Amino acid sequence: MRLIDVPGVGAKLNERLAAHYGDEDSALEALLRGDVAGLQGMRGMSQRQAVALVQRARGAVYSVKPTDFLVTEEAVRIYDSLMELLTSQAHTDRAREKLATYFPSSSRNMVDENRRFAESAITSASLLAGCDLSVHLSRIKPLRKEAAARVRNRAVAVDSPSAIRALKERGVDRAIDVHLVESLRELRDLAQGYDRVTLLGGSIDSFALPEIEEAESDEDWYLVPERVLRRYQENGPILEAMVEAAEVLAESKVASFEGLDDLSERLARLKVDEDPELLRLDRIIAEAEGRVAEAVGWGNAELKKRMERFSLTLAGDDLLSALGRGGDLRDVFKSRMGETFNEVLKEARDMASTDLEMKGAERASLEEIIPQEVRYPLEEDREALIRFVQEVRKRAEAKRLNSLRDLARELAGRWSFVEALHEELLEFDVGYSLGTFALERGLLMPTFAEEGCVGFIEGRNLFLQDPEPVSYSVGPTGLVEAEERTAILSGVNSGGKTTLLELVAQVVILAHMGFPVPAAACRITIFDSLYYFGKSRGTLGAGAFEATMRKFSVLAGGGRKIVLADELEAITEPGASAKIIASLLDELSRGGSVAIFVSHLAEDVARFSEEDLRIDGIDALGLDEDGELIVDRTPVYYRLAKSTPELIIERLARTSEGEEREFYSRLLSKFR
Ligand SMILES: Nc1ncnc2c1ncn2[C@@H]1O[C@H](COP(=O)(O)OP(=O)(O)OP(=O)(O)O)[C@@H](O)[C@H]1O
Repeated sequence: MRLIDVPGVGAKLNERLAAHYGDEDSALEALLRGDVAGLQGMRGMSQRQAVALVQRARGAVYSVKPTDFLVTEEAVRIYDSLMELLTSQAHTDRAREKLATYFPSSSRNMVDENRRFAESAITSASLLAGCDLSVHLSRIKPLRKEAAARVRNRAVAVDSPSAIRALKERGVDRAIDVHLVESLRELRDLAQGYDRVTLLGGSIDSFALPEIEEAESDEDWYLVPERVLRRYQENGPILEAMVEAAEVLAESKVASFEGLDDLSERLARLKVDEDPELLRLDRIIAEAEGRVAEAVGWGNAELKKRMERFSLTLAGDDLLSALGRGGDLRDVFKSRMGETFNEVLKEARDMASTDLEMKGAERASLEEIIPQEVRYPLEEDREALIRFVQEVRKRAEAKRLNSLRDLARELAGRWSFVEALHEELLEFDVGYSLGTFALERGLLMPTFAEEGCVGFIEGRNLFLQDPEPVSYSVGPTGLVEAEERTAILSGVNSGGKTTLLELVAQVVILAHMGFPVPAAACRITIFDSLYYFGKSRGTLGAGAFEATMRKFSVLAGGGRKIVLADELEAITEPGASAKIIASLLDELSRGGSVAIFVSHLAEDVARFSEEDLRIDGIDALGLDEDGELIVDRTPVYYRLAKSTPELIIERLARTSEGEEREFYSRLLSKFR
């Protein structure tokens, strides 16, 4: 098959698709793989169009059209509602988009292929039952592309135009300033504008410039490690969810991922700010000024306290040397109080350094910041403090850059693994979402029969919250003895006839998609098409009647059909309706199709019918204590069930009083 063979792909779309995917073969492969997300990347391609295109391509492989099987609008409506239900429970956009590309068909091969997918999905989901995989998968969003943020305090200098071109081609200049420098002077000028400049190329000797570092590598992880890491940081929550999901899969032995441990360990290290040494340096930078001021304040208070208790006895010698030429009484005081100052200064420095967890050389710097002088009040040396903080900041930055580079070097080559893992997990969720849906709703794979039939035990209408299970069968399913292929379903009002008919449609549609059905057991034939005719409201005028009859004419064609019709009698007056229904059923029966018609005219229809027609009924068993109908929603075979208006009248009689009650009672006696 070629791309152009996909129905709806004309020369123009063929060309656009080939351009989008590189060539025609890749485009066709993408369609068959169900790449709805990729298709939406094309201008003017909506999700709906993308899904339809994928469906047409898939169908073409099996020579079916996606619109072939569901003939009537109401059949399509039931399919749409089923898909909404299924996709609303998918964990990821990928699963939502891809599940939407499945459609019912009459192709046994297509059904079988889908069944293999669904069966393995259910197996995986049951192996994973009880894990919180769904929570992790729900957090896996599309990976975000590199953000625009750039590094501003560093720059890269290169010594040749060709090197700068190469860096620009790689997009390095989008993440950091890149400059061309041709002399030591230019390099020195450049260094003034940045905290650090990395020099690439060996033609300039930067030895004399401490702010310049010669590049050890020209790769991104070295020049701008932030660029490598940002991808990981930006996608942090997604990557975490991916690792957690992959770990659950690996633990349950559903899948294994080589290199996963490595990735998760490195992702943990992405939080570089949690490096204790860096945290310590950052705290010194942020708090040094305050802590030093506190220590000095404490020192002054302490000195004051001690001085108040201090008394000084001067010896005659001291007095003589103070009063002598060049003598100074302050020196005498200094020497006598030196020890007290020493003690207080030491304690003040210890206080600051302990608070800030300072080490070796940092402690030594405090001697400059809180100088060893006998002077009151004590004062810190502001310049020394600023120098110290700058020096610590430089150290912190160098350390941060080194650890960024270490990590970036390790992660640089891992992005393709991340992308592959992301893709694998999203693809896994397509089946997993289907599998969990099937398990949660107790769905089961139907078995296939050759002769036209559909039947199930304990079927549950998926559109109801808490449905009562219902069993029903038409045709030779082997589930019950009644094997007629056409049946009229009669029964009490609100007995559940429409709900059952809709359930049959759900079973037929899901089975023809190769998906499991809501029943405890199910046997069905592969039909060519499904017709669903909903209940029409009120008697139709001549024009509308004509249009409706035209709709039924589609039933005349060949092929094995399954036809579900709800109270067709409303289309015209009862006598004529019964004749029309009878002949439609006869027509279908002769053509080997299967039909279930809900009707209150069962007796008349049977009278006009020439074929083997069965009448089944949903019976009302009476009224409960609250006057509500008690109904057995599973039809009884070969039973004409009346609509039992007498039960409604009985309820009215029970719930009314006085004259009204007497009126209902008189009416009721006519039925007894
Ligand atoms: N199997 C079921 N489990 C739970 N509720 C059901 C079931 N079948 C029908 N019901 C509920 O009973 C009500 C009547 O159902 P439904 O419309 O299918 O009856 P009906 O026989 O088609 O009625 P009518 O003859 O008036 O058209 C609905 O509210 C429906 O949700």
